[in-house]
Amino acid sequence: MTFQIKNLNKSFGNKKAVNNISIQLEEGQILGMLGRNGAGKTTTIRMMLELIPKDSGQILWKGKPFSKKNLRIGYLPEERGLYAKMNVLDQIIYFGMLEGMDKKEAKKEALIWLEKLEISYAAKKRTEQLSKGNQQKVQLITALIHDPEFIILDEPFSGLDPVNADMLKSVVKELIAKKKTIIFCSHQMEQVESFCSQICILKDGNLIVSDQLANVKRAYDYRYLELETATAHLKDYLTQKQYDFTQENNRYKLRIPRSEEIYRLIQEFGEKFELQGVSLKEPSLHEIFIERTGGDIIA
Ligand SMILES: Nc1ncnc2c1ncn2[C@@H]1O[C@H](COP(=O)(O)OP(=O)(O)OP(=O)(O)O)[C@@H](O)[C@H]1O
Repeated sequence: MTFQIKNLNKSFGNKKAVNNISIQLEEGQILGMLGRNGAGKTTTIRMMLELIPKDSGQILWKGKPFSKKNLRIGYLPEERGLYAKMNVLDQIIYFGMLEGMDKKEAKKEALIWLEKLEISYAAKKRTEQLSKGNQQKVQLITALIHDPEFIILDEPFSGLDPVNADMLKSVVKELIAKKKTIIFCSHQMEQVESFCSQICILKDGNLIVSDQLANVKRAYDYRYLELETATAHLKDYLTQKQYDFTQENNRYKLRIPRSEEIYRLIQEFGEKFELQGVSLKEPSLHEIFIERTGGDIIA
């Protein structure tokens, strides 16, 4: 494995923030790192970036310590860290130079990125004059300007409107196509699901899931059967038979144990009710996350 976290630990006083976690990732893969607030994601990232010392464990890249000395790392932090009074272009150049670029190269790349993210007009503005979403784009550019091999994106979509979110999605897709190795932290499950083939879930500092997304789905004990009908009786029938279901207008979503013979069920419903639509769905990452990390299922 190219990237390895081995038996990583961190406590703050009596609080075990990261408890003996091990994660592996191949070069060119994207890992979705999930967990409720306080699960230990940021602490793990901070240890990776050597911003805080680890208590014990190893973080390796190609067998060597994971460190800026051994590879180019790009980091988009959850809490933004830009200089409010500095103008946008100078700011990006400054961050590029901190990553070892010379000034001319940093300026050239900065202008390309500003154009690409449609904020060239803001190059000479003070950063504080930009909207929150546009400051987020500047922060993204500072994370990517030096063409990092390993990229950590912590809540990259927060504060972006739908148009800017789409722009960022295409940037992430480009990074994936360029075979960058990426850790993607987000509470937005649909995005994690659309980008990440591999996921890990942290809970109270423990790693409770770490696998290919497809395997995680297969290991989930339930599937979902969606039925669409204009017949009002279906609700009574499902209630009477104690099915676990939710209803939205004339659509019903049933949570069915994987062991259940699903085609027999479909036949049963089809014979009893006039169905306009039937579909069988694997659980979404959202459903798996809620079940694994605690909380009620929100269909
Ligand atoms: N510097 C610190 N001092 C004391 N406790 C800390 C410190 N940093 C983190 N913690 C605690 O460690 C635990 C893990 O926090 P962490 O920030 O890693 O969670 P997270 O998964 O990133 O959460 P979020 O999704 O809210 O960003 C929490 O209980 C937090 O309060």
